[in-house]
Amino acid sequence: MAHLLSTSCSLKIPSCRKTFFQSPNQGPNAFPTSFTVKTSKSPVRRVVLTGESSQRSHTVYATTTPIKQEASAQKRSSLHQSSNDLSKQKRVMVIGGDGYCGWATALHLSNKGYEVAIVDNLIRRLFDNQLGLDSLTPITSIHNRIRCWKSLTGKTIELYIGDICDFEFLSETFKSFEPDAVVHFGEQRSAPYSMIDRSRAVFTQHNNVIGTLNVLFAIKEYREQCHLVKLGTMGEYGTPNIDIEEGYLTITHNGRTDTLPYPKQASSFYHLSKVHDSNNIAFTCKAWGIRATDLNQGVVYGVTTEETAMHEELCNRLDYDGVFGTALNRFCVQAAVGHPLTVYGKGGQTRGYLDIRDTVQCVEIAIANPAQPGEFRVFNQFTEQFSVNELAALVTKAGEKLGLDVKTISVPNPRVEAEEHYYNAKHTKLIELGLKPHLLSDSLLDSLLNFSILYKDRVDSKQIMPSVSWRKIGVKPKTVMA
Ligand SMILES: O=c1ccn([C@@H]2O[C@H](COP(=O)(O)OP(=O)(O)O[C@H]3O[C@H](CS(=O)(=O)O)[C@@H](O)[C@H](O)[C@H]3O)[C@@H](O)[C@H]2O)c(=O)[nH]1
Repeated sequence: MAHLLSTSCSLKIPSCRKTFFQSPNQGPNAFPTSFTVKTSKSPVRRVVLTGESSQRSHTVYATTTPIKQEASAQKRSSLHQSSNDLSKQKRVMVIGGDGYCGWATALHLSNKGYEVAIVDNLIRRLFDNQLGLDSLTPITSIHNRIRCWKSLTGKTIELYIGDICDFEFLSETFKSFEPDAVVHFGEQRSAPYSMIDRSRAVFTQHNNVIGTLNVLFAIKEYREQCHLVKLGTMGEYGTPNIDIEEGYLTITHNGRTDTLPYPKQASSFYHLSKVHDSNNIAFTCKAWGIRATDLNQGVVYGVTTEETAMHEELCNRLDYDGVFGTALNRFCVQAAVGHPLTVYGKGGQTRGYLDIRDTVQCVEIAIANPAQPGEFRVFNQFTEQFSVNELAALVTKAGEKLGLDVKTISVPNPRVEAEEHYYNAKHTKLIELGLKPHLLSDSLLDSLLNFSILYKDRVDSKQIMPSVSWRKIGVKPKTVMA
């Protein structure tokens, strides 16, 4: 989005509440076999795909469909009784299951034998449409994705299209699906997006904080034992000049000792929204006995998982633009198209990173080892630390091996952040529970670069340079010039 401008044509923040979104490649009449049921409460569409696309049947559920629910409840209880395999007992709702981490996770859990439902309002696709961005990789609609998964594996992923900020919608999904665990990826996850203008800052915090609050209320009301696995961020901690612990810090002050939440110093309205979430979750664990795991995830890289590699229609998105693209993914795409690597400022910014194959593994580990009732558990979810300069050097070396001429430029930092700092974050809890990390290797860089080369004709170079300034954010709505 190199051309975000303040001009007369204002881009409105999605007023998506209670809206069912169409996927971009489907017209307004493109849900020929699905229906929206209005009950005395909100409309809920539950789409169950049951076979090859030509034979699919779409079943519509709402609170007033007890017969189907009874049948699925029976199926569930027999599963509970007949299997010692923990995964078979778990019904997992993946909120944000159409996004980068959510889609890969939904497939992985389905592959591992969990009963999966995706809840998503498809707003990530709308952001792209509004800002004129696109994934490097072509992605098909969520309906096609799920249909393809079903035809390849025989496994059903249920789909609920709607907005979790609409509590009635969320209630109906809870009552219909009855999750044992909720994985919550359904937030606006870009720091630059949250810093475009006032309306995006407000949208980000409202969407993220209220969405999570609604999930907490839904668990309390309908599924008290349900385990919340919430995607937090390493960015909640900022870059303190001491070691970062996993969620809590034991402090001795004036002769007294206590273990307290680790201090939070987030540096964007997005990262701050996660801090607010953490506080709300911690409080409800204490007050209501909710069981929750906050996965403070680092920066994710990569695109392929075992499951997304099974068919081109399962392909994940890969963002390279200045708003949603993250450091290592961006650098690989930049190298592939001959754009200099965009190191912001001095490049000493150090963060925790992980392969998307480890994201899906970590979530599964958290679900299989649930927090206790009332426990607010925090895991730092990353596998290695790198500075931006180190990443640029690694991509340069890997690119040269493929015959690419990779250059790096120092871009004036659009963010307000420390560019040289101490960074040492603990990340042992997931390893103790069995995480086997995929560390950043030459072969991963090689495959990410080759992926980028494969799709390089889809790259819009105008989207590469950063255009959102932490200092210049104002109240005037920013718009995009065509
Ligand atoms: O072209 C670029 C892009 C980024 N950076 C720098 O790389 C670092 C990481 O930036 P990023 O854009 O890769 O990641 P960030 O904005 O922090 O956010 C991403 O990573 C977070 C984890 S963490 O960074 O907070 O640990 C997640 O929460 C977010 O959802 C995800 O979008 C920053 O210091 C940034 O200034 C560059 O130097 N050049």
